[in-house]
Amino acid sequence: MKIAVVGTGYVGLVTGTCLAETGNHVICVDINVKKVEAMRNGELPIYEPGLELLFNRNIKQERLSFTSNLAEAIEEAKIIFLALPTPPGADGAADLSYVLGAGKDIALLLKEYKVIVTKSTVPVGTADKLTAVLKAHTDVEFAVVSNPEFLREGVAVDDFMKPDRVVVGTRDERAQKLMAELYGPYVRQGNPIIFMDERSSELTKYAANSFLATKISFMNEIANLCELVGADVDMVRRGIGSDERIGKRFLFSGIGYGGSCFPKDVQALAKASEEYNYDFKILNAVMDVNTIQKKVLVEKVKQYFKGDIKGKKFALWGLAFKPETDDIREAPALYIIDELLKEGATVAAFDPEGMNNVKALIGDTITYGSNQYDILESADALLIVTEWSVFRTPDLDEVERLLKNKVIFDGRNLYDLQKMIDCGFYYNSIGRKIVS
Ligand SMILES: NC(=O)c1ccc[n+]([C@@H]2O[C@H](COP(=O)([O-])OP(=O)(O)OC[C@H]3O[C@@H](n4cnc5c(N)ncnc54)[C@H](O)[C@@H]3O)[C@@H](O)[C@H]2O)c1
Ligand SMILES: O=c1ccn([C@@H]2O[C@H](COP(=O)(O)OP(=O)(O)O[C@H]3O[C@H](CO)[C@@H](O)[C@H](O)[C@H]3O)[C@@H](O)[C@H]2O)c(=O)[nH]1
Repeated sequence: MKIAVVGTGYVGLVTGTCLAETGNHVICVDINVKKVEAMRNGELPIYEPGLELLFNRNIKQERLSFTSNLAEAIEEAKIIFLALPTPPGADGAADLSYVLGAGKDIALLLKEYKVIVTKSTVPVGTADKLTAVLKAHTDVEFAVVSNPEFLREGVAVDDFMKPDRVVVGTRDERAQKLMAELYGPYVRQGNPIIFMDERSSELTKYAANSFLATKISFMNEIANLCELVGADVDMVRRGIGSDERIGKRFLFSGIGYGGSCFPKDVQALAKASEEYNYDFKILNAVMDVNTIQKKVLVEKVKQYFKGDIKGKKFALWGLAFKPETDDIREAPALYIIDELLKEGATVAAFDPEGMNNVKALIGDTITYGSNQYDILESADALLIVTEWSVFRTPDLDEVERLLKNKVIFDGRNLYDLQKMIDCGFYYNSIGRKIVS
């Protein structure tokens, strides 16, 4: 099938590449001309495990191409995916200007029936708004479909190729048939396409992200309580996670959720609820807990150094908001760096993929290592911020040799407490007892 994908961020690139992989012909369009030029030369603009191979293979086999010309991209496409940003506006509600603006541009170019699909995360009622914008600018028939994307960065290819489910919101029968044909190769028994109306589909996406964020904030509160009552959050997690009704996943306490989705989507759902005069109390608590949790590690540091960290040097392992990505959007590391610098401390950081993005954002306000060890030299403490696998099994003798003090603050609970006792480190993690 011929497909157009509008927007080549994470979602557009994964969608376009994975749809090409099953034999579709995909043209991706982006307004960023430089990015289009680079992609035409085989440069993948994001770090995502497994994507580069598929990206290059499909370009080579002429199933995947790039343009900055919308007319060229959609001319022969039966389905047009919108994978455009929906950032928070000044009031926290999702900014729909990219999606609705593209709707108008597409309407002006329509010559025959096409299916226009929102892959972007958009609030309830957006399909209706998009339909109205299109109708105002064309008499040609079309269908607007809501098809939220549930991929996680770092495992995005697997999530797209083998989804838990595909949600398709449309009451247009022609569009339902086309979407069923398109997603046929990706869905399996037990992992179905779930057809529903547009509004339910739009809400499903926000409900999924908000529920997961709620699980995380809940576990972060349990962790804080563990510290007060002398319990171990890892034990509690294992104890409750074995109950199938609760499930083992997304119960890891840490330094708050980040990334390009949870913070913005939880806020947008709370805001959208307000517009319907509904006070979504749980979501407000989830956000409050997350704001506090992002500061937990720095609070622990300040407490250890008796409130005075001016002139101290801190080494950070991890900058990306999670492992296996170079994405630093709403990364807890940025909040931690900001707090440490504000207190007059200096920061040296290492991240396997995220350093260039941080450099572009905050430049040389911190220093960057060429490996995880060189930043430890004469640092007053090590802070573990992102759980990259290279940080899981460090050479502790080397850590001890380089650090000024044998002090580790771990925001991701990577190490066994007994091991840290045996090695003689002061080790302060989340929701567990402090060892020294
Ligand atoms: N990043 C994720 O993991 C993820 C997962 C699921 C859903 N989502 C949702 O998908 C949407 C896109 O997210 P993203 O992270 O891929 O965005 P992004 O910001 O990384 O990329 C958006 C791209 O769209 C391009 N663009 C902007 N206006 C354009 C226009 N008029 N025409 C063509 N291209 C245009 C930009 O140049 C950019 O390349 C958001 O609504 C997001 O909430 C994101
Ligand atoms: O037990 C956990 C799991 C995650 N996190 C944090 O939660 C954030 C988000 O993690 P994750 O969900 O793995 O990353 P994303 O790539 O942002 O994916 C989420 O956001 C996407 C965009 O909407 C959705 O498509 C995905 O389904 C949804 O998982 C990160 O800061 C993680 O560190 C925790 O603190 N504890």
